[in-house]
Amino acid sequence: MPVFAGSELTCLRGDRLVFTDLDFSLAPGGALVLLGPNGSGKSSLLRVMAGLLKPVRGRLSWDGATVADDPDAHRAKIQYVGHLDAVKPVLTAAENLAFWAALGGAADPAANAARALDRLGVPHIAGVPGRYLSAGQKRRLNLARLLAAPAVLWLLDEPTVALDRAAIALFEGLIAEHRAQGGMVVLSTHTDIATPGGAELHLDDFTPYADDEHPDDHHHEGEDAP
Ligand SMILES: Nc1ncnc2c1ncn2[C@@H]1O[C@H](COP(=O)(O)OP(=O)(O)OP(=O)(O)O)[C@@H](O)[C@H]1O
Repeated sequence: MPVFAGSELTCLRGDRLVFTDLDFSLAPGGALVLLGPNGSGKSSLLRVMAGLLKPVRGRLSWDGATVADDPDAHRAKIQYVGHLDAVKPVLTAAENLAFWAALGGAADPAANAARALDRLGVPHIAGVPGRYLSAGQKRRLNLARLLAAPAVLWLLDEPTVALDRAAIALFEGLIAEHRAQGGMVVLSTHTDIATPGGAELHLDDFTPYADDEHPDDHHHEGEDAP
């Protein structure tokens, strides 16, 4: 089973340097929790890992092989669940899920969809159109994608937002199961999500300067005071 790693990653959004010289490494069964205040770059790093955002510097690799050399192979290994939900409002929950399962190459997308809704504790929403689902039901549906269209690396942006306690506990169980089978998880969060033995990455350790502090604002030694 391969190791997923990033080295010297530097990310620019607009004209703002979000993080710089960031390294990480994730072995089979591993979990990495991204922490940091609003705007510190957690979502940006997840998008970089998913190949949705190109870092201005640095590289991602699987067992040393550069991701950028074979983006299709990378896409086949990941399942990215962003914090904006991707539920299509006119399709039912089951149809939404079957659509993702089919994209993931499932032999029987409808069966995968039904099984995943069961595991997420929401079989009763199968026939409900996306537009009628509650926030928590939508989130469960997005997370059900991880089961309906399996991938070795889960990239999850604030996965527990809108989930009730029972769903959070259930979701922690799914992560543990995935890791026990050699799967890997990277997730961002502002709350506690149990990932025993997982590593933490604090994004503000890689932020060049805080929001209210720009290097140009500093007076350096030897400069004349105004
Ligand atoms: N499309 C964009 N264009 C320009 N700047 C952006 C864009 N998206 C994000 N940013 C900026 O990049 C920085 C990092 O944002 P990001 O969403 O990665 O942070 P975050 O740690 O996930 O924040 P939160 O905890 O609020 O979700 C912020 O300063 C944000 O304003």
